[in-house]
Amino acid sequence: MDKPGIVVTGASGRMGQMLVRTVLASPACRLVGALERPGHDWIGRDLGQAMGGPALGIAVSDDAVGVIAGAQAVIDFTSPAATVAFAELTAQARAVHVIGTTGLCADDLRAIAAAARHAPIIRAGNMSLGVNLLLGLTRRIAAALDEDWDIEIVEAHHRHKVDAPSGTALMLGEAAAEGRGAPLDDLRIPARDGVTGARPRGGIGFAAVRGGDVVGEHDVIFAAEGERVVLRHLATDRAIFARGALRAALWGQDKGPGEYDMMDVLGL
Ligand SMILES: NC(=O)C1=CN([C@@H]2O[C@H](COP(=O)(O)OP(=O)(O)OC[C@H]3O[C@@H](n4cnc5c(N)ncnc54)[C@H](O)[C@@H]3O)[C@@H](O)[C@H]2O)C=CC1
Ligand SMILES: O=C(O)C1=N[C@H](C(=O)O)C[C@H](O)C1
Repeated sequence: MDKPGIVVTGASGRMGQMLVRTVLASPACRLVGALERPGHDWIGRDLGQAMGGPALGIAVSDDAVGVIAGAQAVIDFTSPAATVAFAELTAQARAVHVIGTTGLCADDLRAIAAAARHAPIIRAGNMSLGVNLLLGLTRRIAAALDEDWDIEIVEAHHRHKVDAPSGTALMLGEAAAEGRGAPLDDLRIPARDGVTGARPRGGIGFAAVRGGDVVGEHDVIFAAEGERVVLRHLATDRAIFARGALRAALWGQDKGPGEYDMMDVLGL
C-alpha cells in the first residue's frame, strides 16, 4: 500500500513550517498538500521556495476541499474557526484529522465531535511525550494529596500566543481535577485581578505569562503549609509537537471513526 499522503494546514505558521519539515523528513509518509488562509501571500507559490529552500513541486493552496480530498491525513495547527471547517472536510474525505489547535470553545468541540462520527480525529492541546506523561503524574499526585494542598498551574509562552490559559494548562487542570474527583469547571478559579479575596480551598488556579520567544513552559504547583511539590515541563523546540502530530497521523490510519487523544496514540 502507498505511504499515507499528508496535508499540512496553516503551512506558513510557526507549527506549519515545522510540520512540513517533519513530514518531508519521514520515510513513512508523503506530503501531498499545503493549505493557507485565503488571501495569504504564500497562496500559489511553491511551498519549498516560500520556506526559503528548493522547490518541492507543491503549490500552497487555499482550496481546502480539493486538497483534502486527496489526503489520508490532515495535520492542523491553525485557528479554532479554521479547524472546525477542516474537521468537516476531513471527515467527508474519510481521512485522519490531527488537531493541535487550542482555544476551542464548547461549540467548536461539538462540531468536532460530530465530524468524528465519520472518521478518526486525534486532538490534544499538547502533542509532546513529556506533557502527556505529566498528565498521568498530575492526576496521581492530585489524587494522593488532600485539599490542604493548593493546586496552581503556571504557563509561559511567546508573545504571539492568542489564547490563555494554554491548551496544555487546561489539560493539566483537567488531570488535576480528575485526581480530585470533580470536573474542572467546578474547581477552576477565575483569573485573578484586583481584590479577589482569599484563595478558595480545593480550587485550581491558572496564571499565564506571555513574552519573547518562549516555546512553552508549564508548572503544576502543589502548595501546602511548609512545603511545595512542582511538576515542570519545558519545551525548547517545536519539533516535539510536530513529531507527536505525525506519529498520531500514522497511528490513526487503521482506526475507525471516533475521538482520540495523544494518550491513546502513546499507549499511556
Ligand atoms: N497541540 C500542540 O502540541 C500545539 C498546539 N499549538 C497550537 O497550534 C495553533 C497554531 O500555533 P502557531 O503555529 O504558533 O500559530 P501561527 O499563527 O504561527 O500559525 C497559524 C497558521 O494558520 C493559518 N491559518 C489561519 N486560518 C487558516 C485557514 N482558514 N486555512 C489555512 N490556514 C489558516 C495562519 O495563516 C497561520 O499561518 C495554536 O492554536 C497553538 O496554540 C502550537 C504548538 C503545539
Ligand atoms: O501556542 C503555542 O505555541 C503552544 N500551544 C499549545 C498550548 O496552548 O498549550 C502547546 C504548546 O505549549 C505551544
